[in-house]
Amino acid sequence: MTSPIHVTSEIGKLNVVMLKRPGVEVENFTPEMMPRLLFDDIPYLPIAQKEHDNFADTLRDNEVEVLYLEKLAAEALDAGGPEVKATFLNQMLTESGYAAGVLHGVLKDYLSSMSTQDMVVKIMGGVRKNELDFIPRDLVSAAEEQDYPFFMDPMPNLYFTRDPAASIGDGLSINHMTFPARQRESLFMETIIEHHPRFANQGLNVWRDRHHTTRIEGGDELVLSPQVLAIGVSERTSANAIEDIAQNLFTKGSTFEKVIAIKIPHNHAMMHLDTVFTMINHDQFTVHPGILGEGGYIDTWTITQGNDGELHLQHDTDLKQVLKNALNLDDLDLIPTGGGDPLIADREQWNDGSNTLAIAPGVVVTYNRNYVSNRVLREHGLKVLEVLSSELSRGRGGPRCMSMPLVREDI
Ligand SMILES: NC(=O)NCCC[C@H](N)C(=O)O
Repeated sequence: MTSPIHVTSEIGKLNVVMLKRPGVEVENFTPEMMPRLLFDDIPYLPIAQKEHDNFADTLRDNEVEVLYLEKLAAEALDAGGPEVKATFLNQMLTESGYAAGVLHGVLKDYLSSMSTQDMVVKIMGGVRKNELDFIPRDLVSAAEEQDYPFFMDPMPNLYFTRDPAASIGDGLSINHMTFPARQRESLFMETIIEHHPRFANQGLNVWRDRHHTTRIEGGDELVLSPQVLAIGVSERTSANAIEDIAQNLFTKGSTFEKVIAIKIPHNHAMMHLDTVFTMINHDQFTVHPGILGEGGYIDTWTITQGNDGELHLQHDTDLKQVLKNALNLDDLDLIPTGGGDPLIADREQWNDGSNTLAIAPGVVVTYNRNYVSNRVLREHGLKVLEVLSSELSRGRGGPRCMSMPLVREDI
């Protein structure tokens, strides 16, 4: 039987993927909360859902099995039984700021009274104060949070299933994410891996779990080949987390021998490596020109296992050469977002013009709004499947961000 997670490249034919259909969480907040929740606007939910269904249909039309996070999470909790559900709820409440106390009990009673699926959807969507017939009398609630509408914040970024966990070989990393707005998300993935019948007890390797203080997110983790990973040193992924996962991959029986750490600007528009760089064919990549300095300069460190058990680092500044060496290629095609025009590149990168999802070598799913980048991809011989993007793009992520590949064919 094939492993329920098997990803040895960014481009092998995609067989199984996990998505999250946007739900009430993407509109259940105020403009004031947007920066903290990592959104630039509030999507119009019915259209966002239509667009997401269009994305899922495009994948299904190309023989991809689509699984949904919200469904897997509920199935995992039901399969685990009442104790697992209670432990999950305690952990979720603890991570939402209610480790103990009256509100812990009130919220636990409220959420436990629902069916498992409704409970999962409610936790994802957020719990507003006016839903409960309860007025907290503690000082924090009275003096500091009186006007705040939520007991539990919504998790609007869940439709970016790429980030809380990342499939790597026959295993995954379950990530400790950078900002509080996203940190609870990976608890769903941990629960699925531990208790869902499709994933539990299948010998999956958790190369790095979520119980860390150093930060890593799936948008920075790219599987270039069965031996080579690229990981962004970014706003969201720290160098020490990269060293940690590299050490685990090298010593715990993975096929990976090289991790290329690529340093990208630390800002909101380019929060992950996959917002500026993706692999789309054996020898083709998208790259946002904004990450390259004069003469194409960019800092990379190729990490390997040294003889002394320490990690060995090779510093370079020529991305093309580094990739050619690591992937044993004579040449490769770095395709600039927006065709390289600085204004168009910045505009289309902002709406995830570099964030392509390869579903087979040379076949990519992209947002339709990035029409210049899409035309350039076609000019370079790619097959481009465009999906609707007006509302989904308001969350600052594209097709790669919105998908967690679980199984790809080897290439
Ligand atoms: N892999 C990705 O680049 N994901 C996009 C995440 C966007 C989300 N609003 C965030 O800031 O985390």
